[in-house]
Amino acid sequence: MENGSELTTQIIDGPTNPMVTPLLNDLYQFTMAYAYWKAGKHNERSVFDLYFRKNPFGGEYTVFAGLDECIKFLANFKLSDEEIDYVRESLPGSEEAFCDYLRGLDCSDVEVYAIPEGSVVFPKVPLMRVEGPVGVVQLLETPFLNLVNFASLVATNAARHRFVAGKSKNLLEFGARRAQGPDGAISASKYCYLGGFDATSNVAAGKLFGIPLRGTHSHAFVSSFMSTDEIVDKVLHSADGKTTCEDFVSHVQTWLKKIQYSPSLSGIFSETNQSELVAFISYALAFPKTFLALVDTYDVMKSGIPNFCAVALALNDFGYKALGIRLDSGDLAYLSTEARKFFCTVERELKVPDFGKMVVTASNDLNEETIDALNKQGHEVDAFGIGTYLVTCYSQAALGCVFKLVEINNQPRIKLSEDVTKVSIPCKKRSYRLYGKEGYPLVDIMTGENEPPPKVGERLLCRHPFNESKRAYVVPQRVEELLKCYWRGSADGAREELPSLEEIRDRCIKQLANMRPDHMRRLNPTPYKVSVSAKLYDFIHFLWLNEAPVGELQ
Ligand SMILES: Nc1ncnc2c1ncn2[C@@H]1O[C@H](COP(=O)(O)OP(=O)(O)OP(=O)(O)O)[C@@H](O)[C@H]1O
Ligand SMILES: O=P(O)(O)OC[C@H]1O[C@H](OP(=O)(O)OP(=O)(O)O)[C@H](O)[C@@H]1O
Ligand SMILES: O=C(O)c1cccnc1
Ligand SMILES: [Mg+2]
Repeated sequence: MENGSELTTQIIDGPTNPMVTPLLNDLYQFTMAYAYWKAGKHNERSVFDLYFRKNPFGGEYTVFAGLDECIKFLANFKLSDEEIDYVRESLPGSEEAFCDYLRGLDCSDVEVYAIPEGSVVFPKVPLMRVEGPVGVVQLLETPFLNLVNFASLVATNAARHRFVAGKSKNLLEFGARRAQGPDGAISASKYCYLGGFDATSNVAAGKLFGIPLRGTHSHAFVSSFMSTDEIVDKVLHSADGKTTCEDFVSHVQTWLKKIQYSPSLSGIFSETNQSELVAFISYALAFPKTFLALVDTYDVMKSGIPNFCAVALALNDFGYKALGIRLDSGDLAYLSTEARKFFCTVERELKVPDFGKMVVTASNDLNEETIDALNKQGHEVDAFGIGTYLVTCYSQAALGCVFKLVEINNQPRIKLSEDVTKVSIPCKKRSYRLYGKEGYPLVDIMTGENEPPPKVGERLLCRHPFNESKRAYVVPQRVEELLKCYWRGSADGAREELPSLEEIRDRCIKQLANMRPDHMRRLNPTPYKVSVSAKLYDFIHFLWLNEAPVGELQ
């Protein structure tokens, strides 16, 4: 623990956000660190569990995220002289020698076992087990909780939006403008991708994490144009470079007339908004290969859609396939269906193959409920752009992960509470996921560290940690140990490599797909079972009785 010279062989980048330093902490972690040190306790070996108590959003599952940032933080944990001076000032009366202690502090004597990031996880089961000298591990509580709480909450929110939208839809995260500050935006983009989104509009997140970037344009672009005179360069070169259209504007206008007078479309619209048409043409000239238009600035069916089709058909003549439209207001079920009908009519009537397959993107205050409502009504949306409700986790503000001491100096510790759900599960533990005959996870079980692991095919009693009458025998068909070593400090031995965001996302998608459907449904989902071994059950209750004072009735 004196210095971290051994650590220099393990080079791990620091956390994404440079504000994540040992001072991103609650003052009480430093006051406790000082008091541990003063009591000569700071090097006592402690074990803390990081876990949450209730699944968010009224659901029965959570996606674990943020581990990679925790390990990056840990690997680079060091207080600078300036930071130490500030801590000293903040702890009036503290002794100078404490500063020497802080100066030598790193995580070379800390061990972290964790469930792999991107896993589906459940209440009470430790997501991370952090072991090390109590002085330093205490200083990890707040930063770890900060790094895991929002990450897991927003990843779960993303997974829930994916679940309701269905696998085939494109999900785009559009939240940067509405997120809770810069870190809220970057973290939301990262963890929504992890939770199963396809892309983000957040350019910084694209660059930092390699998340695919996607986007359309806004109403400002459409309403900024007023007349065709604004298009100075009307030339469009064909996709194969062999032909040139000298006046693309006229070409589009010819197509607009053709659509207007085509037998099946003639009644739908008359004059479209010409400034909108100019905006679409300008966008098409800028991006002929990926033309996409926001069609709801003036009137979707009477203007936006016909204008878009005219530009798309004109592009088609020169070998370009338009991508589609975005709808950002109105009844998205109705408008997407009408837009689809219009595209299919154009395909049929004007004999343009695949025109009916135009991508319809919808946005505007979307969330799980509105997507569910759209599904029930029937719609033709292919992609959802979701901002506010997704990134702010509008329907639940925090996950409520906690970090609790479960053992010190090999002595198990328990935190009691009037509220049984808040009683902590003592001991340094192992946890396992047991799979049933159909391949689904059946139950997670925690055991004491030295208990023999559950065996495939061997009947095992799984007990509810606090409710005596709730217990079940399980014969696992597969046993997966959940906690894996991600950090050993300078101790010898193998540890897990930090996977890429893409690998974490794959894990998340696969695990969600392998959950029994009744745990996943939105309405009244079945709780997944979380249990302890018979031995751990007995021990918890022994310790509970031991620590709880006996009342006296007067
Ligand atoms: N078919 C639908 N079923 C349920 N909800 C819908 C449907 N279509 C749209 N919504 C949702 O209804 C809300 C409509 O928002 P709002 O009342 O602000 O109207 P708007 O269409 O945005 O109007 P404006 O033209 O003023 O922008 C949005 O949250 C949107 O996602
Ligand atoms: O609706 P969200 O889920 O938050 O998604 C992002 C929103 O941001 C954009 O416009 P903005 O909301 O800034 O302007 P608008 O409401 O006038 O469309 C976009 O048009 C979406 O509506
Ligand atoms: O690209 C878009 O369409 C977009 C991006 C952010 C917010 N709203 C829309
Ligand atoms: Mg909006």
